[in-house]
Amino acid sequence: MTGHHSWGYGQNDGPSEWHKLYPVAQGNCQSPIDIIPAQAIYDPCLKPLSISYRSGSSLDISNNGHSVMVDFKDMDDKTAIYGGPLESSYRLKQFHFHWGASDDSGSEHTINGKSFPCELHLVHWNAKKYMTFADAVEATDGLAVTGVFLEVRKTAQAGLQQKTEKNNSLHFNPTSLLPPCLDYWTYPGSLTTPPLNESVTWIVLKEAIQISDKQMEKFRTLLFTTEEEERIQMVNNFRPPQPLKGRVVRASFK
Ligand SMILES: NS(=O)(=O)c1cccc(F)c1F
Ligand SMILES: [Zn+2]
Repeated sequence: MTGHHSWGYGQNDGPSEWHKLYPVAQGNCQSPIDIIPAQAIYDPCLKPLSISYRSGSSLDISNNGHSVMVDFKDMDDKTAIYGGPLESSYRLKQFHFHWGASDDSGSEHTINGKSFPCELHLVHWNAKKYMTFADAVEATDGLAVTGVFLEVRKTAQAGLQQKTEKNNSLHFNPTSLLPPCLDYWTYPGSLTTPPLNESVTWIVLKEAIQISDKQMEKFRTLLFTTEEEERIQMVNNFRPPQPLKGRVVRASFK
């Protein structure tokens, strides 16, 4: 596990403490937020999302100490997103998840105050305008993150589910992680983990995808800690909703 930082999700290093090291935590464009659909503004000028995750060569899945992440070789625009609120195409860099200790919390964005058990973030960067991901992270139009809510498929007999499930391992390919309907909400925001840069155009999909309870349990077997340290389950690695501070959330759908 690489890049162990001085922040986390615990009592002493969690979201309420982050502002001490990262003052932008108290900025005007922080994420996540609570999305209130009735207050979102339908914008007919928003284009449909175009997502092409052609056989983008994914690198390995890794535990970075804060989440489970799949990195992509981002040398070309094979795996990219464009359209929607975006002025250019954005290249997929990585995707990762946030989840809870139980199904009643775990997502970062909420809808009318409702949390989902898990939230997938597909992180893209504006490679048309910036040379590197690091440069893009510093720019207000540098990143575009697609948020997808994950619901746990309630099955009568979970075991039965197990047999039909191709795999309950943590290997996903990004296309299978998208719902059929790409209706979304969009708003200007930030990384939801330090350094919390306000460089993200958020695109949160309205429709959730379903994963099995076995797959959800697999997330909860991961650890925040390294082999040498005392084991701490990787759960509740989510930042709570932040103040909207006058921002407008637009909807791509009526
Ligand atoms: N949770 S998050 O999608 O906002 C995120 C986290 C770390 C690095 C990022 F570039 C990023 F976008
Ligand atoms: Zn995230």
